[in-house]
Amino acid sequence: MPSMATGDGRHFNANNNSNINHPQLKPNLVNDNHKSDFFSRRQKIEQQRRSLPIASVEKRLVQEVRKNDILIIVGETGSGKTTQLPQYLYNGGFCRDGGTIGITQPRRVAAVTVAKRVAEECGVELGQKVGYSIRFEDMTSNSTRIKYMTDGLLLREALLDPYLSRYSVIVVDEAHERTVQTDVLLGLLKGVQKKRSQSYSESNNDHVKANNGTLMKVENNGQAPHLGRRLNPLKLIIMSASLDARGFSEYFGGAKAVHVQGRQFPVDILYTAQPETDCLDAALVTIFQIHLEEGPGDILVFLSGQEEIESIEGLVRENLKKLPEACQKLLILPLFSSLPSEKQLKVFTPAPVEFRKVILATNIAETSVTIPGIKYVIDPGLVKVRSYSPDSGIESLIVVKTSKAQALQRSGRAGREGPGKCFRLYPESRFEGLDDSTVPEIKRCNLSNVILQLSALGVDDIIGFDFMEKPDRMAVIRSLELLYLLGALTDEKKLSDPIGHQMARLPLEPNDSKALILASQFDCLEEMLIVVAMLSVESIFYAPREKLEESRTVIKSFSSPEGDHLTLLNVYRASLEFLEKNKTENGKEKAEKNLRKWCKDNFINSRSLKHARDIYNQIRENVERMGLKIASCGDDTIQLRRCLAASYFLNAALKQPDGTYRVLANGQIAEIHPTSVLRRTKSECIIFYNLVQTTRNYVRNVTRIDYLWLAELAPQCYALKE
Ligand SMILES: Nc1ncnc2c1ncn2[C@@H]1O[C@H](COP(=O)(O)OP(=O)(O)OP(=O)(O)O)[C@@H](O)[C@H]1O
Repeated sequence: MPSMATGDGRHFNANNNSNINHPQLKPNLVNDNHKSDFFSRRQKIEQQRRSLPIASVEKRLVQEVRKNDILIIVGETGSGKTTQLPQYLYNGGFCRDGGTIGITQPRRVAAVTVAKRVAEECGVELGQKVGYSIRFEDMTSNSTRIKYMTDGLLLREALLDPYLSRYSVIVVDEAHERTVQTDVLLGLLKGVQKKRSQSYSESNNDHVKANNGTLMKVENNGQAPHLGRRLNPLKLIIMSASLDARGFSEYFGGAKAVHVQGRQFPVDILYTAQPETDCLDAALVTIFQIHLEEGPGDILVFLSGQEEIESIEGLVRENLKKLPEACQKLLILPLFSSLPSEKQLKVFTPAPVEFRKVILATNIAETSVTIPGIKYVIDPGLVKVRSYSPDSGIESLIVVKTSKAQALQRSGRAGREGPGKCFRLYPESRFEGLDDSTVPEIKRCNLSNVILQLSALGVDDIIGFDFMEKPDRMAVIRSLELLYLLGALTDEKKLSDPIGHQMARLPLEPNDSKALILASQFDCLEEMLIVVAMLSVESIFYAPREKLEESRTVIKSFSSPEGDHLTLLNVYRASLEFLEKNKTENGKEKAEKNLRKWCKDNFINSRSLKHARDIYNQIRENVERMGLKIASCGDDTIQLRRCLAASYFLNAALKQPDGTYRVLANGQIAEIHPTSVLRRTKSECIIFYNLVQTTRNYVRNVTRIDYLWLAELAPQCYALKE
């Protein structure tokens, strides 16, 4: 077996397909001249489409969809499922009666980029025949017939149109990911399909009667009320490269599964000879190893979160400076979910001539996406996932090993435009021991949001809902309890009016939704919108290792003695003040640029801050539409802290004699996270936003409260002892 030595002696062993001959890829040098050469680009795209493995089975796939109401399609990564199948179905007449083909994706970035690609392949403007719809962004029109969207968005559509009458076909793509949204969607679609088939056969009967001369039916049996046309049965397609086809087939009553054979380009898989103790360091070394020793082609590195990405970004930059100038042409681009969309999309544009792109991504780049230019994938084999303990009622983020399915998806991001290489930063023996597929999210998360959504869809019996895999009973009970305590559910487990309905309308976690609703009563909604927006993004502050002391002093200038929520509010307000003042003096564009500099000087992550501003605007629109009163409490911080206590009361903790905190709701012991402004002040009673488990339990985003408020504001949960 060939092995490849790195500068520091690291060895990668290639697996069996290592003897494939790799033609060297030219760097991706698409420049504006090429772009403007419309015809040659179209020709190239046509040629690419024809050479995809799925192209040879187009007719068969269309026939299978015609014959089967539910079809499971499994095909290698890059074989053309996501981009081609919807086009085949469109050409096969599945939109002829005005219906739309809807394709769901677990992630926003995939929905957007795939829709762009398919619009280009079809030679149409995005938003016309081909479009996408994601939370807060709708790029569709009445003429859209191929619509990419997130699974969460389709769930929200089902709230308004329980028949999903606009769709003739729904494709659930990347079903192997088994996100909570996908699992809820699968159960829901099963029901929708049944309702549509029933209503179709009833309306057929009515038509027969009418043809026989009996009375014509005038009710809208089988018709979409708003479309005024008869609904055909819904076609459902479940798709992935790494799917447990048997499990899905059983769930759908023995649905047919078809396998699309073949992949477009080979991907060479390389493993390390020994386990790595420091994954970040191993990734760093591998980036430079590829950059210095391998041929042209961009690099995609999978990391577990924003913090890891930012820390490795700094290290790459530092090390790059030590190289001869000719070797410094490396363009480093981060990609994570809380990055603003335009920044995310930057990774999809080609690097400047002679540069090599290094994309540092979380698992949002793991499925569906094609990032042009990627030839090398570095996979440390780790992923950050949600984990929920029904006993303690605490949800945390933990880093775990990926499954085989995820490793396969990651390597599949290379080999899409030419042969590729995937460097797995662990030995082959570890790969063999990985789980085949990821534990479905529904088995390991807090279910209160799912329950809220299902209740809004009229499903009150969550345990009885037709899930592919039932969630843990205890987790359901805990989540029901939480919703009940938040006042979202009635004693009969129905959505309460108005709180429950209002909470279901907000695209946020139940605690955050409740905080906004209560804030309108506490006359501090203006502030709470900012706080919720700031809490929705990762790491507002960043403290580079070499400037730790300086950054601490600067960050202190924003800190509030009351805690982190108010500190975040101070940062947001200070940045707005700076921006507004600058706008009047310098104009909008310059002001934004100056703000970035201001952020840098103040050790604030400008990306996160910008994202928080976007979220603020989006949720503000939501609460305005709901008619909530938006008032400001000004500097009356007590009002805001009382409102926080009234909303996050289950996250209240009391100081212990040893300086740790005991979470009142479950007795869990935790420490205040070192990044908190309350780390040293040690208040008697606090509320926190989240609890993270590393080597210890840490509470993050903490605010000081008066414990007497708990009994006053959350009497459903707390009472004062005599
Ligand atoms: N934005 C793009 N730019 C360039 N080529 C693209 C783009 N999107 C898709 N392609 C080409 O089309 C091929 C098929 O992509 P598609 O997403 O349809 O595959 P898939 O079978 O759905 O893969 P996966 O299971 O990984 O999602 C890619 O391998 C690539 O060659």
